[in-house]
Amino acid sequence: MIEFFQVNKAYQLGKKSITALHTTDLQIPTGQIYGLIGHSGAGKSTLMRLINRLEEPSAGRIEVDGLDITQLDASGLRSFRRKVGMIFQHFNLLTSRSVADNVALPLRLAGELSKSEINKKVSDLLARVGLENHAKKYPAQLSGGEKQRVGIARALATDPSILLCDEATSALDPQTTGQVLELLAEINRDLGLTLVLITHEMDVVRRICDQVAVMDGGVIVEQGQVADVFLHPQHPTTKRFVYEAEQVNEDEQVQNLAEVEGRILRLTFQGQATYEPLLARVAYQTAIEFSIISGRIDRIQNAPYGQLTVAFKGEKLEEAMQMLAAAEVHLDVVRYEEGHHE
Ligand SMILES: Nc1ncnc2c1ncn2[C@@H]1O[C@H](COP(=O)(O)OP(=O)(O)OP(=O)(O)O)[C@@H](O)[C@H]1O
Repeated sequence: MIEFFQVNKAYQLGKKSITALHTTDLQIPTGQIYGLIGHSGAGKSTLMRLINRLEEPSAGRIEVDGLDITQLDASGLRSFRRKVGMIFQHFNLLTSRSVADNVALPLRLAGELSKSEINKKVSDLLARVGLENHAKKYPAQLSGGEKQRVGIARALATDPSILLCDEATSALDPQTTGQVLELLAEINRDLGLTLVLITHEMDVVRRICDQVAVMDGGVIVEQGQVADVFLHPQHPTTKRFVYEAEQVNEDEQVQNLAEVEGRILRLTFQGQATYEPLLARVAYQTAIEFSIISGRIDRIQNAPYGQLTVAFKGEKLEEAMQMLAAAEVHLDVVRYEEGHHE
């Protein structure tokens, strides 16, 4: 478990102090894929770099599995850092070294294994990331996705329990992004590593994260299970990220809705409810009329969900809503019908 207790980070720029992370409490459970999303300057990198003490907190305490890392001396910090791997947007590979040498480097620095043990470990790591045939190549001879695989193999070399991923897929095309995310999810599953992942794309969060923290202006403005945050965003920043991912134009939608009569609801179906003809059944039993304004079916990690924006008209609106809620459909009223009284 990674825990922040009242952690604050300000940078000193001459006489000016810039607070990059306002006082924050945070818990990242072991084995989770935890996403940090926010616009540029929101404080994501600062928060992440506090986890391996690339940045020192200005105040507060950070514990990893109960160890107070803010109190470590130089040698304690060195051995702690071996337990925290990191991968970067631009891969940060040594261009003059072969793929195998790049992966071997942290092992050589650690100085714990013999040459043949290092060779064996490097070939196992390259096999894990699907690069067994690229050991002798140089970074310049690799595609972006392959370079990031080398970065991942190198980060795994010291058997870390935490992997920090700083915009790891931002420089990659969509297909390669998908493959690298797959690999990260597989590593999380197989090795039980905790992954902390910075991104500015909600789609990356939706695909592999268990939990997400949305950051804005050095503050975590919303935090929770990805399905909850993604399907029911509360904070305006979160809503913007979600709408961006779904390519919803909010202004356009509000204008379109002005033309529609009745009560407008957003229905979210998850699990079993995704597959059942609930809407038709409810409409039949309550004699409400419905029209579908927009809809989408997708997956969060591997679980399907559906979201429909519908207009309901009829006498038994409340009853229809109760029936849907009883079938575990989540309902948000986007707009009440004209003349509605609470
Ligand atoms: N070393 C530094 N010295 C001074 N200010 C810094 C330093 N590093 C970051 N900052 C400032 O702290 C704030 C948060 O920066 P940070 O890099 O953590 O944000 P971010 O969300 O990771 O942004 P990006 O997505 O652009 O990397 C910004 O205002 C930034 O200018």
